[in-house]
Amino acid sequence: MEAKRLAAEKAASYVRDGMTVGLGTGSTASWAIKRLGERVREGLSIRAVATSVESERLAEASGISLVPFAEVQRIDVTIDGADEVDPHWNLIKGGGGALLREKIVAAASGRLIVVVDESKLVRRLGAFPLPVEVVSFGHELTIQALERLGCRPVLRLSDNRPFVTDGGHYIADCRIGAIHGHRQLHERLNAIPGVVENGLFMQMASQVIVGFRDGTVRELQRTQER
Ligand SMILES: O=C[C@H](O)[C@H](O)[C@H](O)COP(=O)(O)O
Repeated sequence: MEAKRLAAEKAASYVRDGMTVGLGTGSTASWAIKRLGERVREGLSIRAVATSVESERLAEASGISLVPFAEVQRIDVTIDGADEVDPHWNLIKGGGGALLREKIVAAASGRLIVVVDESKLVRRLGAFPLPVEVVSFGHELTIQALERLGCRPVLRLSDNRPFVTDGGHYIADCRIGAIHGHRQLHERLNAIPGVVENGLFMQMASQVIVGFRDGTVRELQRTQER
């Protein structure tokens, strides 16, 4: 928890007056929201958009002004967590079910700062099941199509019912194992009717900040993709 907090607070220190900020979702991103709330109380002037209802509530409780997406031309910086980060800064996201809004916000952001603890660093993505957001209508068929791709999907449950995202969709967690060919996988997944989006974030991160158990924080250097 301390490592997550340190990484998130470092990211929050990059936010400047006048910025429009994207607020991520999850236990790590929530530390950034809390720190930004403190900075707002100290006089920082920002406006923000949130990637989930949960983060919206935390932002409101922290005193951060939220603006409707319709009023946002550009998001200067977004701070968000990840479930896995590889050496090329490809990410798996969506462990908390917020991948769709997170991807929309990340794609509209000038900078995406990813904040994680060291447990999220992997040589190759895929040990963490890849979340795939699917529409509830016909989800059984969509899940069969995911199975045919070799994805080994499992419908995410919450209290024995399908977990429902903020967008009203379901999540299939795909136990793929080591992922090779991210781009092709991404395209194949999103080409299935009923798939809304998947949790692979490629070439979206601008910066990765990692908190370590020993209390240090490091900004990663990206390994060039070949
Ligand atoms: O849907 C959730 C998000 O992608 C989170 O940012 C991700 O799951 C990491 O969450 P945490 O910081 O709680 O490990």
